[in-house]
Amino acid sequence: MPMHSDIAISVRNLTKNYRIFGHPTDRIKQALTLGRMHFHREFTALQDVSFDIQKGETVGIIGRNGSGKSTLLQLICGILKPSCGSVEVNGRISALLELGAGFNPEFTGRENVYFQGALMGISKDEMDERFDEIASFADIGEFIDQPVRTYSSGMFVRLAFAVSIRVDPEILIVDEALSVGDMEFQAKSFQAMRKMQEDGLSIFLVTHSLPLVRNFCQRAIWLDHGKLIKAGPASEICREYASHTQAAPESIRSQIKSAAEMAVFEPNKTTGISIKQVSLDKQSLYVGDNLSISVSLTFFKEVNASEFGVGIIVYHDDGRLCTLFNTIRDNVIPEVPDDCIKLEIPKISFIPGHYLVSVNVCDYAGVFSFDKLDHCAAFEVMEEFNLNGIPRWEGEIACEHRWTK
Ligand SMILES: Nc1ncnc2c1ncn2[C@@H]1O[C@H](COP(=O)(O)OP(=O)(O)OP(=O)(O)O)[C@@H](O)[C@H]1O
Repeated sequence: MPMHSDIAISVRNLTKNYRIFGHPTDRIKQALTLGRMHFHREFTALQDVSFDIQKGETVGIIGRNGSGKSTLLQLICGILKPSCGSVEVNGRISALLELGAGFNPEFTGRENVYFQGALMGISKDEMDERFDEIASFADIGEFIDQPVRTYSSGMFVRLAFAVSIRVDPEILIVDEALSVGDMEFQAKSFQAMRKMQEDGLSIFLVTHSLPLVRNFCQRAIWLDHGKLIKAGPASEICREYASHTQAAPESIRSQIKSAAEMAVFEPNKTTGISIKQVSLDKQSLYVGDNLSISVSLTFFKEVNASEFGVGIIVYHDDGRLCTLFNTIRDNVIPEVPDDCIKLEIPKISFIPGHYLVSVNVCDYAGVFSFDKLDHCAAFEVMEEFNLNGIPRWEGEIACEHRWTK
């Protein structure tokens, strides 16, 4: 049946098996017996996966390591052949896959730019017109005339992304690769992708960043052990995925002690903003007490206050999200260059228990992290008992209340 014209990518019953040889010589042995004897076992990296991506849709693929995300992208791009099933693509694909795909390492950056253009059917004259813009977006200086094999992974991604968005794609496919770039480049790339989204392109991306999927994608596909677990609205799938993959209670509990002892952190200079210190005014309190959490930041570059936000995430000791606070969600602009910001929570209404605090300094869209410290502080809301020894609080929250006649 021909593909509907509204559909950009149609995947049907897609399966990919890899042959795993226990020893390198097993491959040769098998070849010598002309395949009559088998020295391999089959490994199914993708199993019976079906979905459609509409034109103009942005879809994120999530799943733990080894769940088959990259395999799926490579099948869609035609780099791998399916063992079973089919992929149909309706539109010109430009793909930024994991390092190595697309570029010839012996060619210079400049030569690779023209080579990619030619592969996409763009003439040399047209690429001449686009070249300066591509080079300036990549911003890798004189390396543009060096062979690509001499590039750092960051330089490689900068150039590969700059090209992939300037070769008139109708479908943009981005593997985890972008996370290799620095924060500034990630933000720039994200803005470029937003523009492409507005222009009606289909975007298909693999990422481990749930905020990126939640804030940027309309739909998400969750893979696990090569199977499609669920596809649907991005926020829904992210919520289910997060609750499924949350840390095991014991591992969380074991972090409480170390979190209480930890206070000052190694600076993370690469992204420009680093969390220096997280401190709580008390580690133990009762329902109804006030709590304040201070976060000190170090700036390694000049940052505009509207470009970042500070998030404080509170978890129960079994790993469940309790609540979160974020300057961006609250429309608060942190004062720069003041390096300290304080969150005050009056009359705490958390039920008794142990809590862990994570801190995240993110970009204005809440997508990328300049710095994130998971479970870096802890506190306890202590139990209270009535005159008969019955615990006062139970359930989800301990809200302020009054009994009247
Ligand atoms: N060429 C190959 N030969 C054998 N097994 C492979 C090959 N490529 C991938 N695999 C296996 O297939 C499974 C899926 O790999 P894939 O790279 O698609 O996962 P992924 O979800 O992208 O993982 P990650 O998040 O770590 O990048 C993994 O178990 C991997 O070891």
